[in-house]
Amino acid sequence: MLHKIWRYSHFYLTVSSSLFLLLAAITGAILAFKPIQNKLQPFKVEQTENVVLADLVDSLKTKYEEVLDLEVDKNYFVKASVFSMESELDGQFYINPTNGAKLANIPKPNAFFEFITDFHRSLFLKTPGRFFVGITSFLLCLIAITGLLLAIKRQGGFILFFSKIINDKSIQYNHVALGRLLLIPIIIIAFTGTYLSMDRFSLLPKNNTEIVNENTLKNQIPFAEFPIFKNTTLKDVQKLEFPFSTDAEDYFTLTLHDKEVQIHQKTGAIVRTTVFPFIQIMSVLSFNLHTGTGSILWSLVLLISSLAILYFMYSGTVISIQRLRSKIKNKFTANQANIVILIGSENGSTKRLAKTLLLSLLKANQKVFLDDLNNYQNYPNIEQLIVLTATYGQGEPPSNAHLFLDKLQQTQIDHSLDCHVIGFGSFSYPKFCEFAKTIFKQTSAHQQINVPAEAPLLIHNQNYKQFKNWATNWSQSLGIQLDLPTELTAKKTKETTFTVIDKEVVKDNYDETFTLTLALQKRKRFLPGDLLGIIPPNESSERLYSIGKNAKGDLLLSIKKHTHGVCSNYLHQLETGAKFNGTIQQNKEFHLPKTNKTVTLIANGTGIAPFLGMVHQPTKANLSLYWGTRTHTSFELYKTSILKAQQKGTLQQCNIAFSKEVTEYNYVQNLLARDENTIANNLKNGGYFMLCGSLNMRDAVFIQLEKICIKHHLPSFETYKNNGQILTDCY
Ligand SMILES: Cc1cc2nc3c(=O)[nH]c(=O)nc-3n(C[C@H](O)[C@H](O)[C@H](O)COP(=O)(O)O)c2cc1C
Repeated sequence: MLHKIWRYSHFYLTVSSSLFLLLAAITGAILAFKPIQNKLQPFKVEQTENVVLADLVDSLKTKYEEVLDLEVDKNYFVKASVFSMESELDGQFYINPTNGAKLANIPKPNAFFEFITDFHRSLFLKTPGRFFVGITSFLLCLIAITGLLLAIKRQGGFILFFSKIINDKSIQYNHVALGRLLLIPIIIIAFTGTYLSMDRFSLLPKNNTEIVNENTLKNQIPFAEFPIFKNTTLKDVQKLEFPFSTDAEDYFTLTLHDKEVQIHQKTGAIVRTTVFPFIQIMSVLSFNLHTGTGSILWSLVLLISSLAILYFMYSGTVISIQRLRSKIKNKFTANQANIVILIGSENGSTKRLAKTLLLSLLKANQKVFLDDLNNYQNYPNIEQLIVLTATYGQGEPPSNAHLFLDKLQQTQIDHSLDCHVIGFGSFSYPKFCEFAKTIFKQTSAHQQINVPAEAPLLIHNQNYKQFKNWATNWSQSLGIQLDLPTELTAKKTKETTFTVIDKEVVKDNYDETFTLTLALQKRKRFLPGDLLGIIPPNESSERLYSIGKNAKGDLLLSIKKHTHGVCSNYLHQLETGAKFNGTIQQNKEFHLPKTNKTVTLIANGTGIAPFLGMVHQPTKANLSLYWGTRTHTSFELYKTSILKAQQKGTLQQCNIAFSKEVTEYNYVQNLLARDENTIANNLKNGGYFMLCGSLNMRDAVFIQLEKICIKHHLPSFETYKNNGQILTDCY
């Protein structure tokens, strides 16, 4: 509940302040350059801050006819206002504090920065503008605090707040990771901005403390001998005003950072001290922190933070749009529905899949109802319950699903129903799809609920292909004709025309496998590991193939002909010169890592396709290939490419397991076991493992790698999955 309040507050606060925040962040970023420009004066003075005030007063008095005041700015540049008969030495100018000599005239304020400062402070709207800016600063404080609370919740608690954020390549990752990094500077910007506005509107109580001193010093002494001047260095001085006349009642006024002192001009005695309240000292500090005055380093932090605020506004908008897009619209009520789909989703991607299923079922004239797991209730006409849920935190439910398990126990079910649980998660997390597993366990134990005997389907990275396969099988088992869309990407990738320039076919006792070398009509960049989407004629569903590249850089597909496979048969009948349309889809998560460590490529069957390209890519990595196939004959198709890569030296090692050759029958996982020492070293030294091929092969390889970790006393295999060393594209 609290989580929802923070989320809505975070959202509405940002929306309500967005325009001012945008302007403030842009102008703030520009103004961050002001301290840098200020520091770049055309003169250089060293160790100014340690000059004793008495020495400077002495030099000024001897050098100029009359001195009005001296001021020390935030960069310890010293300005003096003097009278002199020489026009060059009259007026206010920068001086060398070590000898009082004129250094430079005071440059005119930079008109551009003055203009931007004015806009940043008041949007040119004078007092009302300052008020809006003040409110915006305050809202930014609240946005930062609610953001912090959300990030704590996302990480699974305060203690885990500082633990590694898993990079799932989502915009949320950038939002949270950058937010955690820049939270403190942003809070400082927001707090100091608010403080300065309150100060400007005199909302802060200021009570000076005045101390009137007994005049203990009686003898007249030269200025340079005044104890207070001798004991003060320029680092503490803001301003020293000299007496206007020689009248004893006319004092020196010395402004320090924390107090103002009046000094008798004959005796040097302190006549009156006015101590500034803490609130006024804070105002100076707020000004310096908010503007970066005096520190180039801090002004750079302010620049980065202002740019980050702009990025947060962008990423926050994208995240909100993703969530809003996933709002549910039902046609049938909970009471009417025969099929109920319940979802556990935090960021909307599971909801999006559920909505796709809902629409297809509605199209197939099914009475279906979609809702959050939290709203679980008694459904009088239910026959099929479909649970689609993500997992968060440390294996916990998403926020729209945490009530489900309790409600399941408390709700009476009056007739039996079938239930299918599908988990969505990521291998990056130690507790992969844990919440889906928990639901599966609890529903299996329920008397009225029938669950399939096999383990629930657990899907990594929202793999649509797997989900679609499941939905197709499930609907077919119920006699429902389901027409699910071919792909779910929001952006429609443009179609490209491909021409077959070479075709090779190999047939053994088991399979017919073939490769197609393709030329693209338009030049389009692609990398091995990207996907080629093809919709066969008279079909609506798209098939995705992993893209490889041959040694010449042409696009290469490796396909197994399935007896009833519509797409594989369509591609199989294409001869050299034939053309077809398809889309190239980036698959960044399965590109060859840019590394100088080892990369172990593991595949079975046609899963070798992306690796056929990778072994020819220029790389500093040390590549070795493990490939599982049935017979020597099937190797013929890839032999030339692999041998060429070995000759070039881009592929260091090639290990092949033939599963149907009688004498040497083997599987890839056994080859890994054979090379366990190398594999263990590669894991330990941060090497990557890329897997492409069947899910069965992936599971067997995972088990083998897990065994190697245990045997070689390495951290658990999960650790390597979590830190991104294991990349998969399996189906
Ligand atoms: C902060 C955070 C924690 C996560 N924790 C887990 C986890 O423990 N186990 C898991 O399998 N996936 C975990 N995931 C991955 C999500 O479950 C996965 O990305 C899912 O597809 C998100 O679905 P949704 O967009 O519908 O919320 C986590 C993701 C995030 C951002």
